[in-house]
Amino acid sequence: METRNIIEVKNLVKNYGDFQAVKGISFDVREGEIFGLLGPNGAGKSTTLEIIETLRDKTSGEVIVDGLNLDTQPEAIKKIIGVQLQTSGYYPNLNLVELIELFGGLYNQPVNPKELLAAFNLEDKAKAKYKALSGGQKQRFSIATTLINKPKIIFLDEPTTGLDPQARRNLWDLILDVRSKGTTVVITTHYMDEAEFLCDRCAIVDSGKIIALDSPNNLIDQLVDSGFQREKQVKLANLEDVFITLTGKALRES
Ligand SMILES: Nc1ncnc2c1ncn2[C@@H]1O[C@H](COP(=O)(O)OP(=O)(O)OP(=O)(O)O)[C@@H](O)[C@H]1O
Repeated sequence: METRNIIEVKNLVKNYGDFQAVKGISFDVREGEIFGLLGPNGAGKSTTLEIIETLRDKTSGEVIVDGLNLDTQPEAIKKIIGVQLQTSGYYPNLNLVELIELFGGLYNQPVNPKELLAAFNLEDKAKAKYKALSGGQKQRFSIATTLINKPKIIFLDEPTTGLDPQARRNLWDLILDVRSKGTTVVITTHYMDEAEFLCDRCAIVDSGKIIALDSPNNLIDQLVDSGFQREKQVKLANLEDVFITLTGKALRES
């Protein structure tokens, strides 16, 4: 059975003054998939995400989220999506449990802070303040907060940037877990190994345009079919394999 599209973007354009950051892109995200937006710095990934998240105005084009039109029903869209907050959104005097209770209140949603923290390996940090967390713990907390309003879709903008290999892999497992419970995930990343591991499909964006869109596997096969060959035979392991084998997969931060 064909899955339905939960996000439909058609001919999306965003101009910042004279500069066109998003140049008429179109793509669909299927319900229940992990969809990646990949591209170099300045490609227009965050701009595109922020428009879909209702946080930024578009110049033109159409965006439909779960059947809701961004132009006429932005408030309804806000209720069914989960967005990572900027760090400044975490009141410094509140601990993690209090922050989750606060957000639950703002969303008018019953929430069990202990359960949510446990799902993200943060149960030991229930009484800690956000600023006292390690980088990996901060990222896990910010992803946990996207789930408070029980959204159908979560948006993750570069969730593993700056994390050590153990923390990255741990976060990958948590993102797969979120998806396995039925939530659609839209993610941006600069790490191609991450996209290959996590994404069902990804769009490669360059200078405001989508230049390829398919599953990682199909994109790789298409490149190989075009005659591409790696210059050197790669080794059977890489430095990350060495690092993980020597230091183990367990998280170090707690
Ligand atoms: N508020 C703004 N005013 C003017 N130009 C902007 C604004 N926000 C973004 N831009 C420009 O639009 C382009 C796209 O930026 P955007 O942040 O969407 O790219 P990105 O793909 O998310 O990049 P990165 O990988 O660096 O996060 C860039 O050239 C950027 O300088």
